[in-house]
Amino acid sequence: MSPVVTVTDLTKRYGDVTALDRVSFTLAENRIYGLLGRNGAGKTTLMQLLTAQIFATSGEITVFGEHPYENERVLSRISFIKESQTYPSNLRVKHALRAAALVYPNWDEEYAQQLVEDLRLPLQRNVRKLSRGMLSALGIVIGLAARTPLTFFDEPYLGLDAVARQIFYDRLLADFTEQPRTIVLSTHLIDEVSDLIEHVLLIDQGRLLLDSETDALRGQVVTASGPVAAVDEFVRNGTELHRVRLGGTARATVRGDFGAAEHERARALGVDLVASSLQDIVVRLTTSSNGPAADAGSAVAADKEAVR
Ligand SMILES: Nc1ncnc2c1ncn2[C@@H]1O[C@H](COP(=O)(O)OP(=O)(O)OP(=O)(O)O)[C@@H](O)[C@H]1O
Repeated sequence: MSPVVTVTDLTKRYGDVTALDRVSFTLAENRIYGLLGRNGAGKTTLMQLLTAQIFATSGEITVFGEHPYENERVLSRISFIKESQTYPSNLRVKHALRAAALVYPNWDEEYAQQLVEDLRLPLQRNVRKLSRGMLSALGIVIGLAARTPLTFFDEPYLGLDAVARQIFYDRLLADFTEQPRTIVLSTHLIDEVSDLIEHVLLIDQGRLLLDSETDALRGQVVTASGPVAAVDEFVRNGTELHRVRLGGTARATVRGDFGAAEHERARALGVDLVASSLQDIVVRLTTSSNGPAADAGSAVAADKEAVR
């Protein structure tokens, strides 16, 4: 099946800032992607490029097999829900929803009304008078009910309370199961979405550090704890990303291929192994001197290898 998005050697510079640096990847049909990375990593820039809102400095983008720029066929199949969305003044919530219904061919009005109720959005209220969380809720209603084949959510829940965020995750997953499509979710709340995202794209300083199935990634990074000498011996077969020492014991975060044999080796050495959470993996890879963008090419290649 041909990819929904193909990005090849994509670079975006703003003056002397390289926001994206020769990024290449594909997005498959009907999957949920997590676009992760620290502040300023290049996530929003990437989504703006894919939705044809800005121009690339160099590189190629195809979306649904075509260039997205000024291409109505492509753009009508994309929605981009961003944290900084602005609306015209004097627009009420119901008007914003009516406008969305006109723009998106697959708009589901009944579903939108259900979401409005779940998220307690006041239909009559002027959008400018919504609280920060309510504004995010409006974006979420539009992003879900639009049912576009390709949907970008760029940190869609600024100000949303924990209950509303859970409603978003639950509805997203339930709706995705019934009406599969490609969803790209950019977020800093990694632990909250780790069960939702099937594939991780991790960007750091404009470079793609990881392009991996979430499940494959989980087995690749572990925390190894035990006597210092035993941990030293264990980490030889991997790449150490981080270490904490407490007297004679050490706790190391290690990246490698941790199959049954490595677990057996750890047991024999007296080392405890715990799979790292997705959030830990992202934190370690984007702060470690062994997991920086300098090694991005080989990291991505290794991850692709791991999921085959
Ligand atoms: N219009 C612009 N002009 C100049 N620099 C820009 C512009 N837009 C983005 N940048 C820079 O490009 C880099 C990437 O920014 P981007 O907004 O894509 O990051 P991000 O990963 O979305 O960050 P965050 O998680 O904080 O939203 C940053 O260094 C940012 O300052």
